[in-house]
Amino acid sequence: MLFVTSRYLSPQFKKLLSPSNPLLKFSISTISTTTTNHVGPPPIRVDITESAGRGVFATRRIEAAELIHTAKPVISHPSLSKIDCVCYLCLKKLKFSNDSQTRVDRFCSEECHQEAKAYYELEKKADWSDYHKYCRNLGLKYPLLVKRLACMVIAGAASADCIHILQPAHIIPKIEVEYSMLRSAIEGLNITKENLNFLSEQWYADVLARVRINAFRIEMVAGSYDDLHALAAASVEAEAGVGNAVYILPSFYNHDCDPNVHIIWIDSVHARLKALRDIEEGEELRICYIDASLDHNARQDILQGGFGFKCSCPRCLSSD
Ligand SMILES: C[S@@+](CC[C@H](N)C(=O)[O-])C[C@H]1O[C@@H](n2cnc3c(N)ncnc32)[C@H](O)[C@@H]1O
Repeated sequence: MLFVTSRYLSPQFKKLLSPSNPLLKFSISTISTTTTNHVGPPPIRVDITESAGRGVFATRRIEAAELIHTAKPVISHPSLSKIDCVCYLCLKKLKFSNDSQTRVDRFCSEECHQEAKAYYELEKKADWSDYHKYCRNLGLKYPLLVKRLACMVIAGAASADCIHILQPAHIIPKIEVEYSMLRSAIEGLNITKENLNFLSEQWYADVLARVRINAFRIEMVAGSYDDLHALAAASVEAEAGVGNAVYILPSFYNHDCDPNVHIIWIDSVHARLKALRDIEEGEELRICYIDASLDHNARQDILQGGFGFKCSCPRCLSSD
């Protein structure tokens, strides 16, 4: 397993993405990479683009179907409808059998259990019924990720500012009601005042603003997909979303309606970023945030309404 280090980044990002940067203390260690037929660091750097803020660029030629890197999320949470059937941490489908060796409570494995134990125990003790009901009634998924991060911070498993490096949404909806529900659920746990200092309404708004722009809806595909045809078929057959997750490095990929990179989840929340075609050294790597089969106006509406930007990719500029 290899790690992204400041060696592969442009000077302005060396400091920002340095492992010594407290913002990345938790998350940088969760970014790993493995490549097919290539040994070495991930062939990418984060740099400034001409019109879309930061972006990810190829540091060498990348071949079609190459696994560029993998990534572990900073935060993950199952959909409320899947909460009892997928792993609390990695969102893998739980096997309901008598085999207690592989399923520890709401985990798929002892490994996931150990990794999330501290904040799982804390989250389990609180009464989330009002908060979940509120999210369910309004169809909200992002507050669940904020709730999970709050529990991680209290349990010492993440720093309160661990996703502050990500771009925030400009507009966020009213949060007073959900914030006060979260606070009262957590206050029922008898946490010391000192440990709750971070949990202000401003913190809630700041985290939610980043989650809104950067969370991925996790759709699993089963099996192993090594070629492009199988990959495309896998995407079409993907099960409905099992949850949502926030990553650091994948969040620096900009959108393109004709992308050169694809993000997939085979059987867990661990993401794989694969090249959809040959990519030249220096070329920007882009993924598609939406359904690329929509027409020009529908794509623009969704990107403007959901992500707050007017897409400037070559396909949109040619009005396709
Ligand atoms: C997930 S972030 C991608 C990384 C971001 N550029 C940054 O600096 O952190 C999504 C944001 O990037 C910008 N962006 C992504 N794709 C774009 C595109 N095709 N055209 C214009 N802006 C884009 C928008 O501001 C969007 O809200």
